[in-house]
Amino acid sequence: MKIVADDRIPYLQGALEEFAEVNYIAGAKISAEDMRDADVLITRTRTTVNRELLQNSPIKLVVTATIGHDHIDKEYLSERGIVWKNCPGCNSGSVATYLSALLAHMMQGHNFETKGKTFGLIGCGNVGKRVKRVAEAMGMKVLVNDPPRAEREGSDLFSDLDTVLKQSDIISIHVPFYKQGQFKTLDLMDDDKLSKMKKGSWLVNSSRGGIIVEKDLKKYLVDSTINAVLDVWDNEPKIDLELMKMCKLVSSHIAGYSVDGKANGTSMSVRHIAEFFDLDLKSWRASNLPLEGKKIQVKAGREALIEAIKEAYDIMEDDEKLRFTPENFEINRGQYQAHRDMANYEFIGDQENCKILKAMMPEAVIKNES
Ligand SMILES: NC(=O)c1ccc[n+]([C@@H]2O[C@H](COP(=O)([O-])OP(=O)(O)OC[C@H]3O[C@@H](n4cnc5c(N)ncnc54)[C@H](O)[C@@H]3O)[C@@H](O)[C@H]2O)c1
Ligand SMILES: O=C(O)[C@H](O)[C@H](O)COP(=O)(O)O
Repeated sequence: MKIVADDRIPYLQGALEEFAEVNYIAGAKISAEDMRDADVLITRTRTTVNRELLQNSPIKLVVTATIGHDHIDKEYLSERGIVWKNCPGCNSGSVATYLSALLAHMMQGHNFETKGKTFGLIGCGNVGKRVKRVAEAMGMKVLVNDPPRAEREGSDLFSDLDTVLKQSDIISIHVPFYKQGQFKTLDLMDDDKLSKMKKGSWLVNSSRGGIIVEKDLKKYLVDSTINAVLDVWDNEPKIDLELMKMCKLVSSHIAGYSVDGKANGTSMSVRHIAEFFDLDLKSWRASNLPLEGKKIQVKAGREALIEAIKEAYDIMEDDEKLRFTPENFEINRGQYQAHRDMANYEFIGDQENCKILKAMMPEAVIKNES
């Protein structure tokens, strides 16, 4: 069997070599020629998987070590009978950690008191569900907009988009990138939608560039009518630097890049291949992860809670990296020094703060000292 794999999928090397010849290539450089005799492609978001890439390939399976699959032309794959798999939930803990760190930063650096505020969630799937828990634990009321779920589950638990836009103090977007169809998200946040947001509210996008109309957003950032936090951008890696400077916090599409987020993506990818070809790797897990989840002491009070979250992951480090070297957007992603998910830390100390941390990340080990 021949496998072509993106060379920036961590922990993959050595996993499949017993069963296949694996050719590791930079994602943006994987070519039709590389795919000429490949049975499997293991990809990330950086390879456009379409007719042009695969038309002369005998490929049977495409696996993306990500949740997002907008880089894959599913219609073409279906025409050819090529199976594709993604890794739902692989990095949801990572994005929840990113949002926790963001809220801690907003509380400390921007005087944003979470208690009593309204958090608008647009898209409540694998990531959104965990972010909802974080926001609620921080004392916020959460309004959820998710029309596909509302259609399936009934509208009682969900809010329409206008209500979320008008009532929220902070809005976070966690939808897939759909270019068309009933639930299209391309250009979802345009001038009309942005104009409905509360004055001085925050807009966070860690889903995909293309969901916010960047030129429209800029008009609202000039006088901080809206405060923006962007992890994803149009035209990555050549992002709009003027927009970057207007945002309150920025990063280079790394919200899902915790050690755990990446390891889960790799593990699920290997297991997809094992299932498809009936290989003895069906419970394979990435091992020898580079960092242990550390113990974090938590004292009493709001400031101590913020410090504990920052110790798990300090979002400002990623902000500075992008601001100082935006030209290295993709290089920095390739060499990312990751943290563990907050869920993998052990928090010890003040009872009240430990209760909040437990509500944010029920999987974390929490030890009260009192
Ligand atoms: N920045 C990063 O590193 C990073 C990491 C993980 C995920 N992501 C992106 O975040 C997004 C969410 O990821 P996920 O794992 O939760 O995906 P998911 O598929 O589990 O959940 C998406 C949710 O959005 C809902 N949805 C679909 N269309 C909608 C619409 N028009 N309006 C409102 N809701 C809608 C779906 O019903 C679903 O509940 C994806 O775009 C993914 O690619 C980015
Ligand atoms: O879709 C996803 O899972 C995330 O956006 C993920 O962070 C993408 O990572 P990449 O494939 O670009 O390394």
